[in-house]
Amino acid sequence: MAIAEASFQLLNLLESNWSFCITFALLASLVLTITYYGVVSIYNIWLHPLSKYPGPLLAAASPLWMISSYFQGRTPTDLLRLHNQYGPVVRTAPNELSYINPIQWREIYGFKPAGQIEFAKDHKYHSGLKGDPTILNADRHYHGYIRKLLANGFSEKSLRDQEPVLQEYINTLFRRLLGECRNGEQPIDIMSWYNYFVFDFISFLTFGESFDCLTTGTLHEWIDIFFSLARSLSYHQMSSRLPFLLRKLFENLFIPRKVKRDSLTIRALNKEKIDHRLKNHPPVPDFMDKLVEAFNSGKMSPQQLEGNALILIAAGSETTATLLSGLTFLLLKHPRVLAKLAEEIRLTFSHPDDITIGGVNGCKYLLACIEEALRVYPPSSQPHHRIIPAGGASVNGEFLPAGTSVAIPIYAIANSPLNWTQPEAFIPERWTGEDARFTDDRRESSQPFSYGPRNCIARNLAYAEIKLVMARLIWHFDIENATEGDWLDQKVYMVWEKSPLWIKLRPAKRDDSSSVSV
Ligand code: HEM
Repeated sequence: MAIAEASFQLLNLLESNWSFCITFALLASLVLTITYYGVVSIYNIWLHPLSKYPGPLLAAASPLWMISSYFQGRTPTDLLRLHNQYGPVVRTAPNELSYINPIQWREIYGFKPAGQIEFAKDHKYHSGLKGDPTILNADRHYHGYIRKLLANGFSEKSLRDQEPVLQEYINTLFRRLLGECRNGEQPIDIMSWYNYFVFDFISFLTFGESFDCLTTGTLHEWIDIFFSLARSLSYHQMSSRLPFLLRKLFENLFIPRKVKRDSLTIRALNKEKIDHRLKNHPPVPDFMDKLVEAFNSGKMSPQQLEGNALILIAAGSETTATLLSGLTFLLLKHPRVLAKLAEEIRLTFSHPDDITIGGVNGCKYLLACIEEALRVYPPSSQPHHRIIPAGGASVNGEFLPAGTSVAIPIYAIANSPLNWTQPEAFIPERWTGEDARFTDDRRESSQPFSYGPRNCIARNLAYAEIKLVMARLIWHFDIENATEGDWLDQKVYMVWEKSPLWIKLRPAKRDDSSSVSV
């Protein structure tokens, strides 16, 4: 009786007071939401199948720890800090585990024996990629198909055929640098020049024409837009961890309206370039040969052709330019290493024409410097998550339920004291076996090109580009730092957000006059 009377009074009150009514509804939804998330958090922290794994309480309760880390652009160093604090396995979100024991490369990313299924990619990493799937975000079946088509353009034989084109672009780069350097009087932003070179070269092997960055000394609009889109891709990595309504709210708040326009512009530019490639057969085997064949025989849609071309340029250019810039800075910060590398390069090659892929493959110290730069500054530094398949699977000797997201953070595993002696020091000798202090280093933990069936298809090409450009830089020039502060102190939004890298280039003095003939 008392309940009926109270309900009646409440109804009367609601009818007569709308603002009270709305406030009441809002408060009720707030209380319900807080209660719901409170209960979910309690479940996640104490009752969830992953509750036994160590990690911050916020990460166990909700995806907010990861979102905040992505948002601040500090994921690589944050994950290293977590592993330093909690050990080799850390819970980074209610349903996510992070590992830094090198054996997990095989377990999480490796090929599987017959009867077991490869762990699929967790779509959160590439959730910003819209449209038809490409090699990066395709399912296992379609990925296998595209990867086979692309393999031809990245084979050893193709690389040999592509070398003259690569050398032509490198010659242009150094001709321009020799012209711009003013004998070391004028600092130049070497990062931009590396970008001009890689984007020109990779676009030639994709579209059959370059972006003309080296000749104009500016970035093409395509590349400018690509850099602005990288940040929005990173915001999608965050929003994909939120429930639907919050996701939409987050995307509206943080992803600028112009991203949509930029995406349309880049697709239009891409289409133009693909049309050019369809009409022109390149002089050497390029990345697109087999994709174009599949397109011409109706096995690939125009969107798939364009999407994969876009990925090739994006994945193939920024990464290489980042490593070249990082290595240059690290050499400038470590004069002992720079001097030793200069000695190797200048004793090995007496003329720039001798600096070929075959020639640089003999430079052991150059390779060690590159490996060390890839370790301390991996261009793709974020964790690439994989999903435990139906039926569950074992990782690190422990059964994990289906749907668990597992990953190795590329930066953290390569910089953890659990795997390396003096991990923060840049010491290429740890790769050559010359220094006994580093014999216990677990070198297999550094996998900057990822691992297994979805690792980088262009690893050999990337090494060839980096070795040739670094050897030429050191052969032609004495280099000097002109950048203030720690250039490597950068944030990551999908890619490292780099500022200009100012350096001075003074043509190296040598007895003969071969230094300028490029
Ligand atoms: C220093 C240079 C490079 C680094 C560190 C690097 C790193 C990586 C990594 C970590 C992945 C795995 C991405 C994922 O799992 O989502 C990847 C994939 C890929 N990379 Fe690279 N990359 C480099 C250069 C290149 C170049 C020069 C190209 C070619 C033009 C290229 C083309 C690709 C492609 C097509 C994939 C997708 C492969 C697949 O899913 O099967 N990369 N790269």
